[in-house]
Amino acid sequence: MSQPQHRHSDSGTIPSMTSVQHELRDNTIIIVFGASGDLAKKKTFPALFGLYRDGYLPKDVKIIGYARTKMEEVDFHKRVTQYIKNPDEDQEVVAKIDEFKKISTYISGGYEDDASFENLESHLKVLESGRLSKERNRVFYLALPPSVFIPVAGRVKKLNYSEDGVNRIIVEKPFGKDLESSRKLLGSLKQYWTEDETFRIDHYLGKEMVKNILVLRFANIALSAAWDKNSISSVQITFKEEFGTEGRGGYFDEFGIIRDILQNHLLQVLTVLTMERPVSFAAEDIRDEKVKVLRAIPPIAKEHTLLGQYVAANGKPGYLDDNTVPPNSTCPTFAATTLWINNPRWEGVPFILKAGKAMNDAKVEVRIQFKDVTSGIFKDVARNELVLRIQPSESVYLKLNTKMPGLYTRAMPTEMDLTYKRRFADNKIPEAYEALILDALKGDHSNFVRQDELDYAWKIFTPILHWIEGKDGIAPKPSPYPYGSRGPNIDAFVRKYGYIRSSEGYTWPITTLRDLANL
Ligand SMILES: NC(=O)C1=CN([C@@H]2O[C@H](COP(=O)(O)OP(=O)(O)OC[C@H]3O[C@@H](n4cnc5c(N)ncnc54)[C@H](OP(=O)(O)O)[C@@H]3O)[C@@H](O)[C@H]2O)C=CC1
Ligand SMILES: O=C1O[C@H](COP(=O)(O)O)[C@@H](O)[C@H](O)[C@H]1O
Repeated sequence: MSQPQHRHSDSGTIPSMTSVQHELRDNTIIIVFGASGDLAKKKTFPALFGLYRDGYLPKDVKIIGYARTKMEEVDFHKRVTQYIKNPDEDQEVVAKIDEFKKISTYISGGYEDDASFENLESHLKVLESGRLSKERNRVFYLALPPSVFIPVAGRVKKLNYSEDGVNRIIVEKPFGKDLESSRKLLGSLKQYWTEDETFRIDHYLGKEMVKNILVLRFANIALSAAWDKNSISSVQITFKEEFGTEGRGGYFDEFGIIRDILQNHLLQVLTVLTMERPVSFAAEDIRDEKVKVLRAIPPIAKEHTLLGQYVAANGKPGYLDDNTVPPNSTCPTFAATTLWINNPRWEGVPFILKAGKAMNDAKVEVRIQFKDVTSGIFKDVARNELVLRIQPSESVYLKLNTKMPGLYTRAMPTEMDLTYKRRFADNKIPEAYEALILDALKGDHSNFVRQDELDYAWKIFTPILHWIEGKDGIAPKPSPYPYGSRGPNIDAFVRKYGYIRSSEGYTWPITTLRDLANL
């Protein structure tokens, strides 16, 4: 079987990023636990295929899917290749999918009995027996619910750990439900796996535009100079999904929108946006700076939090209409919360994190609103705003005032627009999971979450989570908002923190396909 040409992908432009890690280039098996699940099917396997197709997986790599479900290999292959984008694009892609199936095998087994892991070990040995080198590298990817993290992590260490190579374990959020449970979970994981071997995924750190933040900030003196309380009035980080929790209501109700999105994805974006310049792009330098900024954020106060829960509208069901959700659940499906960073750079600047399911739109963006210009020569001139559109249709645009062309001097709002699909039409934007799996193979922790980062993240959110769950008294009732709306009274909420919504006289740039269709 032909293998793609292998690429060892140091970018060349940011040398310190990959200088000290051990990149797995060959003799490697990737084992995906929970291979029958949603994440494996939608993200992990399509990403593994993308890397395989483009020649980024180690030479002679083998992939094992593992789960309890009994499945024929042919069904497993069908399942894990169904989300590959454009599978029939051309003959080359069709052939690559065939090759990918040949290197991927499936094993069914339990998560809590040694015999299953012994069986896995025998399979690993068979796959490794054909290798000329004695080196045996193993990457264990846990696409599993947290309830089985520890039984699996412990058994893998006991029964499948390679003594003749590198071992790595990749784990997915949620890492606990609050500070105490997170410490317990991570403490147990630490018994078996060192920090160096552990890769905690927050897939937002793999998104192209999130990775772009450090470059935008630190490679542009014009932006660096304005990146503080002297120029910035407020920052909003927004996540919106157009669909509700349909089908995941049981899982979601236990966690809620704050644990699902704010405490991890949005907080990670915030730290990258606000940290000081790291000494280098090495993982520990970056993560040290992230930790410093997290330590400067006091716990969120309930007075600065708005909670919502969607109700039936526009022919769509409400959250409570899902029969996997408890009938009187007060679980928030929308939350907006404001926090502050107590350090000299950011003192007094409100950071508003907002996330909601079943909203009017699907988008994730950062909106940095600058202060007013000194009054005197202009009347009612709009504020500058820098927008980083993380998805969909990645773009960066800066709303700025310009002279309206003509014989009179009048300022009008317009923008400098870097829409990726226009500017980088020929560049493929990697999927977050492709970027992160490749980083894990390279041993680069820069875009993974360190244990102390998590600890500080939970310290910020734990008091508000306990209040929401009624641990301090009666659980607050979230405000209802119609399915497909902008959330409950959100404009009034952001106005409290000084945000001025510019609408009149401003034409929004075309960043999405929907915008294009509306032209
Ligand atoms: N789905 C997504 O988009 C995202 C998921 N994640 C995280 O990734 C992990 C996996 O997610 P996802 O694939 O959606 O989860 P699933 O609920 O689909 O679970 C994955 C697999 O684990 C096994 N499993 C499920 N429940 C249990 C249980 N109670 N005890 C033992 N095994 C169980 C099942 O396999 P079998 O029964 O065949 O063994 C299932 O196919 C989770 O931690 C999730 O929070 C993170 C980001 C996004
Ligand atoms: O972690 C999660 O993320 C997804 C959203 O991911 P995205 O890459 O599509 O933005 C969210 O739907 C899910 O509820 C959450 O668990």
